[in-house]
Amino acid sequence: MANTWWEIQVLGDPALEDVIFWRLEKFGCRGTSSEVKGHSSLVCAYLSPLDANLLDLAALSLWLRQDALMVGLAMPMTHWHLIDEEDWSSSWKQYWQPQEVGDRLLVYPAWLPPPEQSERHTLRLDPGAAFGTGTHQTTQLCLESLEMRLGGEQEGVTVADIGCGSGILSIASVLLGAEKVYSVDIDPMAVRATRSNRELNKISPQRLIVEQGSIDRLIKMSDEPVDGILCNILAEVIIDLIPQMTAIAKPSSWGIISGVLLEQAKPIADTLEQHDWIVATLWRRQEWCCFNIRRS
Ligand SMILES: C[S@@+](CC[C@H](N)C(=O)[O-])C[C@H]1O[C@@H](n2cnc3c(N)ncnc32)[C@H](O)[C@@H]1O
Repeated sequence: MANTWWEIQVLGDPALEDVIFWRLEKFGCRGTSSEVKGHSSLVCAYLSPLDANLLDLAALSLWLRQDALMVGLAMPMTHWHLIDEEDWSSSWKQYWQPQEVGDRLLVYPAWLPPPEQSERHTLRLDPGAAFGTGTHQTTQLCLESLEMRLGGEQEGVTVADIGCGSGILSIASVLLGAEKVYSVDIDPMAVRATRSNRELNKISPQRLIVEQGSIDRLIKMSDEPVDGILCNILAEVIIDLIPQMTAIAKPSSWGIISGVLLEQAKPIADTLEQHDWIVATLWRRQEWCCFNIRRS
């Protein structure tokens, strides 16, 4: 992992520079530098991919915009990219270890020999370049919520996973008893990762159907509304998806929605309620939260 870093670039008003440095340092960045770019200042900082993933970086971008608003300056633009990605794609694997999540799941790296015996459902995973190792707070909140929803007396439960990433939530749904799961992601790498993780977990393609696209694709894939909807994406995206979720919901459907920072919870809750969802519980872990919602 030593050669691989997120390079985070923040372009903003020079008067904001100290605040940007403070925020980047608080986020855990190292090796910050700055240079003048026209009338702006470009601050660069570096961070290990082990310490932040795409959701965390999106949160950082939001906090930087909020910091600028607080001091009455123009909002900065934040970009990030991985440097030395080739090495990263394999070297991070040595740091990722099996992890128990909730009461019933064990998330297990694909390249380790599977445990001979476990009381937990072993979810084997190679996320490749897709999001979803189970280490992020939002994924964990979703998995723990799923445990509460699945595995009881119900039979024939169908689930839709919007933004499936590595397929972790879809596969967990099957392991916990869902009869059929429909999964979509706009990223072709995520679709590939979900398909190969499906195989790794010996789940049939008829039971976990995955295609590239978003909720519009999902509406076409499932002949009927589903029992449960999973969506762990960014708040800005979720707000746009909520109105379309009605098309795949039944009067008894439930949903698990995450990828939302605590300060973004209110607009999400308001939008859910406007579209006839009841917010049953709101779980939080550090700065992230997860909505458990139901139709009735
Ligand atoms: C935070 S990851 C979640 C991955 C996995 N479900 C988990 O919980 O760990 C969000 C995923 O949503 C996908 N995504 C983003 N916008 C989307 C959209 N409008 N429709 C479907 N997928 C989307 C991204 O490509 C990414 O794989």
